[in-house]
Amino acid sequence: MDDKLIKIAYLYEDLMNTYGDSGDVKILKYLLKKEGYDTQVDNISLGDEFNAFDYDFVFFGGGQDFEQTVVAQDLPRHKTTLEKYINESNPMLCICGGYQLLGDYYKTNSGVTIKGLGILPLHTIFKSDKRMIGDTRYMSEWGEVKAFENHSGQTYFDNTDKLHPFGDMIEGYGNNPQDKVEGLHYRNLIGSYSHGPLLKNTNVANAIIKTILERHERRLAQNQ
Ligand SMILES: NC(=O)CC[C@H](N)C(=O)O
Repeated sequence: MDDKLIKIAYLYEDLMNTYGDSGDVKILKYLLKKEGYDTQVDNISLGDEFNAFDYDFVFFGGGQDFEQTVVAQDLPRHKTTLEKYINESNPMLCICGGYQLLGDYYKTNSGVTIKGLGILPLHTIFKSDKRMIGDTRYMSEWGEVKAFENHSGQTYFDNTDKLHPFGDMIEGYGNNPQDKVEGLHYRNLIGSYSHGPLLKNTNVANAIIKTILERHERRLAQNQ
């Protein structure tokens, strides 16, 4: 195994990439290069085999309702590997539509319920009161984050002992109009509604890089 090669799995890169979310992966590549690491990004698309434990980082970007419907049909094949990977505190970032699909379900504005993986006890529903569009600003454990959001799904945690938000809103909506919080931080998984891309916030990018390099060290040790 190449000890200077970081392997990133991009789940459904061809379908889940709204508002330039692939910029998150490009920023990680750039920052990792500065640390002396090359990066291999594998697009895991419809029908592809996938073992999360072959990777140092998993990325799942945002998608519109139609793409989410298509992806949701293929995704259950990967539930076991992703659930284990996440619960063993390996690093993953999910944006918007990807974040929604890790929960139990997303009920869209057309009344269709898209079944999620059910790894995280949360659900997302369309409510006719508003589409959440605009700039966001919130305080995360790594400092202030600036981004933008554009979603109609409102996300609610079903187990607030287990799930904690990624940030406290200063501006914008985040998970939903009531809770005044943004995203989710569970072990080393970040779920977020932030586009922009999120990792232009280098405080967040650097914190994620740290978890990626720790994961890489563990993977190297296991493969020796
Ligand atoms: N940008 C996105 O990923 C949108 C997610 C979802 N389709 C929603 O509108 O809530």
